[in-house]
Parts: sequence; structure tokens; C-alpha cells
Amino acid sequence: MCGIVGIVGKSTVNQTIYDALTVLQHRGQDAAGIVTVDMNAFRLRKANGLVKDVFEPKHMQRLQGNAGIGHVRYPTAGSSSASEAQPFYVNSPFGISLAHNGNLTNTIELAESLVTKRRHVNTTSDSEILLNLLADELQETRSLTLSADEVFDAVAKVHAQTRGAYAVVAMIIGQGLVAFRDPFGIRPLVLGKHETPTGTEYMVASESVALDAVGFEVMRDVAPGEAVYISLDGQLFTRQCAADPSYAPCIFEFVYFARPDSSIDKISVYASRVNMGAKLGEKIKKEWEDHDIDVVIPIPETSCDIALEIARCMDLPYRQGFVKNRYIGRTFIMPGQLERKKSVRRKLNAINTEFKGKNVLLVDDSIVRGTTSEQIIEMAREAGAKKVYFASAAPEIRFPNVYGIDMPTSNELIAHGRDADEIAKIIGADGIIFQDLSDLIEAVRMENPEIKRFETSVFDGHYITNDVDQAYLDHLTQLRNDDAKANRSKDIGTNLEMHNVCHP
Ligand SMILES: O=P(O)(O)OC[C@H]1O[C@H](OP(=O)(O)OP(=O)(O)O)[C@H](O)[C@@H]1O
Ligand SMILES: NC(=O)CC[C@H](N)C(=O)O
Ligand SMILES: [Mg+2]
Repeated sequence: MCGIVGIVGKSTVNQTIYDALTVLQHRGQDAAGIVTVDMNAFRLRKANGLVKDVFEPKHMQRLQGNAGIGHVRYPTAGSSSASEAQPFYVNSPFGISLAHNGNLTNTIELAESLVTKRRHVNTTSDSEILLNLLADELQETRSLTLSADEVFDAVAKVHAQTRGAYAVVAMIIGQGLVAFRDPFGIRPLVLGKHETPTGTEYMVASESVALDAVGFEVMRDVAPGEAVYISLDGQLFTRQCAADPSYAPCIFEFVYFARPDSSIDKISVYASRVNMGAKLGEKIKKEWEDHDIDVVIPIPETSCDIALEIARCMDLPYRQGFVKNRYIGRTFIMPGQLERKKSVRRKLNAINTEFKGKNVLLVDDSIVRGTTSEQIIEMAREAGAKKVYFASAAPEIRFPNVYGIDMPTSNELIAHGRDADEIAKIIGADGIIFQDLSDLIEAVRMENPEIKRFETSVFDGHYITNDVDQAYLDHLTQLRNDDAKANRSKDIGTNLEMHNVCHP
């Protein structure tokens, strides 16, 4: 789940984009990049690492200009090579730079079509394919100055060819910034503005929290299939570019990915998590009528708001039994299982007095590979817990994700082909309870009933784009299981390193 940002401003935007990226860091910890437009040239810095490590003062000085885009990466396609960090660049037409959150499902077909169009894609990234598709459609216009409608027509043609999930921001040299969202709105995208004495500045970002942090006012979410074009002189244009758009935002944004202080598609992420806690609390009370739980303990950080509501609902004490090392990032979005496994104990430590002699209910937002739950239950027992129960605010995750969450292989999912008792046994819990999918959907939907459906494939195996079959999932397994990724990372550095020319 990457984070994207784009700004057309009235003064230098490098620091604002940097600040916005730090606020979106929870969406991608592997790589970061910024491109700005300075006089008619792109200035680029991208590399593997966290935002604070990628951009040194010398890079920031280079990133001059009043417009730019930025990206934080969590790879879901290609490799984790620095050359696949984003934004990507292509020099024709005009010079275009693009950043993408999501994952395409017809990359093979698209890559083949690009060959027939004599376009070269140098990496294994789906985002570079998307950039070339957009470039090819813009090339068709033959105009030296693009009108908003020409840009929108190009986006419409990209929609017509592309399958999967994509929230995109692209900068076109000498023209403007275009941002668009896939026809189902699977990945989020929000538009905002900032009034200055010299005119209005516009910004797009993955989450509203990025706008809040840099003093922009949220205008609205970009609709599914819609495109936003901001010319470099600061005019805003919008148009629906998809033939048949309909809302189906990814429900996992609300469960785990997004920050609680963000609002996506008019749904407060925080409120939806509190609702998840209320629904799950009711279910526990109903199904475990004679429970012997003494205390509810969250597994920091995402589940804290959920656990607090479960405790309130069950009339039980809520205790912060685990302390989180604030210098360690999110474990689930780390690239390899070994690293993820090692990180749990480095990240979380138990406060023994909260566990000693007690029956505890540990709460997490979700159980994916079981990396966290297995180790955390062990830690609770080591800290002296008598019984350890486990509650998950999301249902069992049984199916791979193909839309920008790196869960490509069903075999790596602990709930795949297993029932609750078997899962409890593996993670060592005395009892386990999962949220029902209908309750999860209701918990999110009640904040905006206008949204009739969500993208829920990881729970029910129904892929909203209708193009995902078993053959595709098998192909994905081959490509992106943990071993395949580890092997591919040995290739790092073999791509063209034309992305970081360093001016002394
Ligand atoms: O079953 P698993 O494969 O372990 O994945 C699920 C866990 O990973 C996430 O936490 P993470 O540490 O990434 O982030 P957080 O601090 O935001 O909770 C999520 O909140 C669960 O705790
Ligand atoms: N998580 C994402 O949004 C990933 C974007 C893109 N598919 C990449 O791997 O770089
Ligand atoms: Mg967690």
C-alpha cells in the first residue's frame, strides 16, 4: 500500500511534499521519492529507505520548483530494487513523471501491448507500465499545449485498457499535474487546496491526514474513475473518465492500512474502527456468554481503538499490556518473513504485571500470516498470563490480495484452509474469535451508507475487477512468494541507474 502526493503550488513545494510523505510513511516503508519541476526540468531524488533517510539537505536543495509529486513504496509488483522506487520518468511526450498506489492485474497483456507500440519498459514494475500507457495516450494528441480535455481523454483510454487498482499522480512538464483513481475507487485519493495571497494551491494525496499536516483544506475525495487536472498556472479541472464507475473501496484500508485520523470516502477511519470494536464486543458477549476474561489488551498499534471499544462494550478493564518501540515501523509491510518475525519481539514488549495470573483477551485488527499473534501469545504466557484468548476485528483472511497489498500467496495466510480451532491451535490461543464479514462491512458502511459495497476479496475471494482466476493467482504465487522475492532481491542493482544523477 503505497502513499502518493502531488502539489501545484505558488512557492517551493519540496518541504511540503517531504512533510506529507512523512505523514504517509505508514503506507510504505521500503522506498521514497520526490520529483519537482524546476524551470522546464524534472528534479528527482528516490532511493530505498524511510523518508527521513532518503532525503538529505543536498537532495532537498536540488528539489526546486513550485510543483511536484512524491511517493512512499511498499512493493507489490516487480522487485524492491531502488530503480523501482517511484516516481518513474519517461521523456516523451513532454517529459512525464508518475507515482502509483495499487496494483494492476493485467500487466502481462499491457506489457505486450506496449511492445507493439514501440515503448520500452526497463523494470518489472507495474507502475512503469502505467506510466508508459499514459504517455502513449498523451502522445496521440500531437498538441504542444495540452487542454484539460486532452488529458482527460488520455486518462479515459488508460482506464479502458487497465485492470486492477490504481490511484495515480503524474506531472507533465510544461503542462500540469494529473491525478486519477481506478473505476472502482479501490485505492484512496483526496483533493485539497490552500489559499495564498498569490492564488490557490492544490494538492492530492492518498489520505486526508497528509493534507491536514501541511495546512491544506480537504475539498473532497476524488471519485472512482474521476481525473483531476491542475495546470501549472494553477487552474483546476475535473472530469469523470471511466465508462462505468462504481464505488468499491478496499475495506482493508479501514481495518489496517490507513491512519485513524484520516477520512476516506467520507468515512472516518477512527470511527469505523470503534464500530468494529463495538460489533466484535457484542459478538464475544453473545458467543462466550460465560467467559472468564479479566482484562482486554490491545496489540499496538492499529488495534488500540478497537480494543478500547471491546472493553467498554464488555464492561472489562482495558490495559496497555504491551509497550511499542516507537523506532520500529510496521511489521506486516516489511518485505520478508524473517525480518517480520524478528521485528515482533523488537517492537513489542510485555508489562508483566498486566498479565500475571490473569485471563487476558488480546485484540488485533487482523491476523494475516499469524506472525504477530503467535509470538505475542507466547510473550503473554511468558509474562504470566493464565489463559490467553484472541480476538480479530477482521474476519479470517483466506484469499490473496491482488490490488496493492502484498498477500500474494494463499499458502502464506494462516487462515487459508483452516477453521478457527485450527488457527487457535497454531498460534497457541485458548480461544479465538473473528469478526463476521457482514459486521465488518456494516461497521465501515454505517459511516457513509452511500457506499453500497467494498472490495473484500481477501475475506471472500470475490475479486471486484472480475478478471482474477485461479491461473492468475497461481502465476502470482510463483512470482511473489517469499522465496521468489528473496531470490529476486539478489538482482538489485542490475537495472539502469539513471534515476539519481547527483549534482555536486
Ligand atoms: O498476522 P500478521 O502477518 O502478523 O499480520 C497482522 C499484524 O500486522 C499488523 O501490525 P503492524 O506491526 O504491521 O502495524 P501496527 O503497529 O500498525 O499494528 C496488524 O496490525 C497485525 O498486528
Ligand atoms: N503498494 C503499492 O501501492 C505498490 C505500487 C506498485 N505496484 C509497486 O509495487 O511499486
Ligand atoms: Mg498490528
